[in-house]
Amino acid sequence: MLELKGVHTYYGLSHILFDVSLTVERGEVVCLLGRNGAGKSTTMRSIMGLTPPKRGSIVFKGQDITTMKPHLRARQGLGYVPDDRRVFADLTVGENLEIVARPSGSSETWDKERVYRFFPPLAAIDGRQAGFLSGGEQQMLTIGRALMTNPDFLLLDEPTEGLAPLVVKMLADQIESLKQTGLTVLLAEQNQEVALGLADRGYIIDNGVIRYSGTIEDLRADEEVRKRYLMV
Ligand SMILES: Nc1ncnc2c1ncn2[C@@H]1O[C@H](COP(=O)(O)OP(=O)(O)OP(=O)(O)O)[C@@H](O)[C@H]1O
Repeated sequence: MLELKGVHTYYGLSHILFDVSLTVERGEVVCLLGRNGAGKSTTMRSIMGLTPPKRGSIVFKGQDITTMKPHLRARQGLGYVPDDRRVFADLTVGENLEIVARPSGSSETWDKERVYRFFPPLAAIDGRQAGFLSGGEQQMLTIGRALMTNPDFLLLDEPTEGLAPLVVKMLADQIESLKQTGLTVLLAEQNQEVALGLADRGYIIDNGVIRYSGTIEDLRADEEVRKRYLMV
């Protein structure tokens, strides 16, 4: 469903991603693991077109999207949850969701009510200004907002970072149930437990280079690799 081939990405003159290649099949949850600053967010931004690659190609559902504008990628079905959890602080929770709503006739589509059924804590704070939410509430809201665009592929950038263990568990359960609905997910994580618990396959990125690719079982068994690239 998604294929990156030989992607090189820069911030100005800084060369950040080196020859990154990865694939995600339809229906899979694939995790991208790596330490702080390894290049996870830059990979996500490259896929979404916010920091497009200088070299290499990105193909999504058979279409070359390497140079496509971000909003057009969203229209193709790519949903993006950035790691900064930026919500519209002056708008209410409900308004944050409504502002991205796209009309659609199907009962399968995400609307505000479905997001509230999916994340019940949000329903209780529909009228609250989003600038006053806890970290966990903000994360639910940013995921809910991405779902409102009815993606078939979700880029999730470190959704559990800095959240309390109970909230992390709840989010992991909800990501698992998104997988059950058939959504394909690329999950960037530093939290190995969460990523290994959810994903079918994984990649490890280090200093902008993909160092490892394999099944979750292989990754769990390979303590040497995890020590070398993931432990701080
Ligand atoms: N806007 C920017 N301009 C210049 N360099 C940047 C910029 N954003 C990130 N970098 C650098 O790019 C490298 C990769 O950062 P990136 O955010 O992709 O890592 P990450 O794996 O997502 O880590 P984190 O968990 O910290 O988000 C780092 O060395 C970082 O300092």
